[in-house]
Amino acid sequence: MQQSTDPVDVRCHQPVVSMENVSFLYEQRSVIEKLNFQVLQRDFVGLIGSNGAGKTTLLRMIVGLLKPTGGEIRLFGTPLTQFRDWERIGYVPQKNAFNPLFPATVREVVLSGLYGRKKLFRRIGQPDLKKCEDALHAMRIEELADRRIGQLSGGQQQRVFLARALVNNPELLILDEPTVGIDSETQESFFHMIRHMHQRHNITFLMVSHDIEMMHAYLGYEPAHTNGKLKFYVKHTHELENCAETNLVHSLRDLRLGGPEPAAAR
Ligand SMILES: Nc1ncnc2c1ncn2[C@@H]1O[C@H](COP(=O)(O)OP(=O)(O)OP(=O)(O)O)[C@@H](O)[C@H]1O
Repeated sequence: MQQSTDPVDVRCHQPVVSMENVSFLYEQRSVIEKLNFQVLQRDFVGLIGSNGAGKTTLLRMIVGLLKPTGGEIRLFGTPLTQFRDWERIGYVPQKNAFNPLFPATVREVVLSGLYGRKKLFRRIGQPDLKKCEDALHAMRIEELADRRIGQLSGGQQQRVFLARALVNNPELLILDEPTVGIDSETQESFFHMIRHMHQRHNITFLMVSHDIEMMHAYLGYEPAHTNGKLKFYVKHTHELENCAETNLVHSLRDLRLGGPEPAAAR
């Protein structure tokens, strides 16, 4: 959390998200007031707070969907207003739900995660398809690839959104209650997977969760920072990557979620 003074550590202490005096008002009603907080490279930040505390509002500001009414947010050192490298960030919003008539297939939704905001009409090449297959494989939803997203269960749709967020092999994953609607066995595998990604693959996490037990088990019982009703729990890892390769194929190939039966069939 704190900027290290130890030169050995500086390499993995670069700020990924910096919030300086960030405030947000919905129609004169203050939701977040003067928040100062930094997410550093290799942090796993768990954000806990009661309903209405402003968690989703904060994440939406960080990914540029809402503009702070005060203060400044920087992503990888760049002011949000100038930030363009959105492929460095994977975001899974809360309560995704597709209209059953939405025509896109699972593969198309996952592939759309590759295009970013600036490459909407990019041609899809073989490497893109391979990345997509790896992300589908990691989330155990290959067999759903050609199904229409709107026709899947809530838990299956959630897996699709996670695959979409992973497809770019992002440096920062922002997850807003990612396991809501997912069965408990799959939730456990999911947490196992993200812990592995945090410890071995140099991915920084910012995650909202109401799963207090899981958050405490991994991040401890003492919040590193509080602001209003928002509590930030932080775990920083110094574990060296045990692999030279950090590309998506490598990162995801071995991360296939466990479980005795294909969860996608549930
Ligand atoms: N579009 C909006 N217009 C006005 N008020 C809003 C709007 N969206 C959210 N709010 C209010 O802002 C506050 C923070 O909402 P937010 O969704 O960020 O909370 P949260 O911490 O994510 O809650 P939850 O745990 O229920 O998801 C709430 O009081 C909510 O009612």
